[in-house]
Amino acid sequence: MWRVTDEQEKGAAEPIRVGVLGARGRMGAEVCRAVDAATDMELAAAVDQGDSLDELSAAGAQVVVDFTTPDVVMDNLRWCVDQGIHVVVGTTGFTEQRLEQVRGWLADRPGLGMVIAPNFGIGAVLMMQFAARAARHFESVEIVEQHHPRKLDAPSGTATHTARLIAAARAEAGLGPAPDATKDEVAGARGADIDGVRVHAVRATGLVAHQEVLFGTTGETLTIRHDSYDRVSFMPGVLLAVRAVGDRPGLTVGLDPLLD
Ligand SMILES: NC(=O)C1=CN([C@@H]2O[C@H](COP(=O)(O)OP(=O)(O)OC[C@H]3O[C@@H](n4cnc5c(N)ncnc54)[C@H](O)[C@@H]3O)[C@@H](O)[C@H]2O)C=CC1
Ligand SMILES: O=C(O)C1=N[C@H](C(=O)O)C[C@H](O)C1
Repeated sequence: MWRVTDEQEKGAAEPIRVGVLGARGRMGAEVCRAVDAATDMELAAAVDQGDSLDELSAAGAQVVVDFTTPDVVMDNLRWCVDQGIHVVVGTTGFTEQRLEQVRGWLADRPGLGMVIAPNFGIGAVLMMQFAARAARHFESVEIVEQHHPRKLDAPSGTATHTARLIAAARAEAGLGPAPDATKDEVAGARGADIDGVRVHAVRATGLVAHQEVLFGTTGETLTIRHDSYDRVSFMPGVLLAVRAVGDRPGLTVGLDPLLD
C-alpha cells in the first residue's frame, strides 16, 4: 500500500499523484490549482461529469479528491475503493448510514484510507470544536449558516455536523431541550431541527460560506462565528488530508485528528 514518505513531503521524492473529481466545479477547480502549486503533488487527472472514472486509474492516481454532489459521491467512492485508491472527500450529504456503508467497504480493503470532512477550513474546524466545548454551558443554542445561492444542499454539511456535535455534548451534560414556547405560524420559521438543535440556512449572492453558532443563557449570549471569504481557505486542509490519507487506513471523519 502506498504511503506518503518524508521525502515526498519535502518535495525530494516522487510527487503524490492526485486525481480530482468534480474538477470543473467551484471547489474542484480550486483544488486543481492548489495541487498544481504544491511541490510534493502532481495533478494526475482532472475529471468531471461526462468524463470516465477510468481516467483516474489510467493516470495512476494515488489519491482522489472528490468535490462533486451528494447524489453521485457514493458511486465515486465505491469505484475508488474498488480500485484501491485513497480518497479525500469534501462533498456533503454524509448521513451516519452513508458513513457506515463506507466503513464497510473499507473493512474489505486493509490499508486503504478515506478522509471525509464537512469543512476543510481550519477556522471552521476550530469553530466546531469551540461550539462543542461551549455547548454544555448554555441553555439555548441555534445555528445560522449562510452560503452562496448556487449551493445545492441545505442545511450545510458543516451546520449538520456542528448540530450533531452540540447535541452530543448537551446529552452528555444531561441538558434537556432548549426552552422554546414559540408556535411555528409558518412552516420552517424556526428552521430545521437536527438532533434538537435549530438550524437556519441563508442563501445570498456575495456570500461564500459562513456560520454563526449562537448560545444563550441567563443574562448572556455567546456567538461563535466563522467566515470563508474565498475558497482558497479550504485548500490547506485539503492538501493536509491528501498528504495524510495514505497513513490513515479506514475512515477518518473530520479534519480534527489531522490537526492534533
Ligand atoms: N468540505 C468542504 O470544505 C467543502 C465542501 N463543499 C462541498 O463540495 C461539493 C461541491 O461544491 P462546489 O464545488 O461548490 O459545487 P459545484 O457545483 O461548483 O461543483 C460540483 C462539480 O461536480 C461535477 N460533477 C457532478 N457529477 C459528477 C460526476 N458523476 N463525476 C464527476 N464530476 C461530477 C459537476 O459537473 C461540477 O463541476 C458540495 O457538496 C459542497 O457542499 C464545498 C466547499 C467546501
Ligand atoms: O457548498 C459550499 O460552498 C460549502 N459546503 C460545505 C458545507 O455544506 O458545509 C462547506 C462550506 O460550508 C462550503
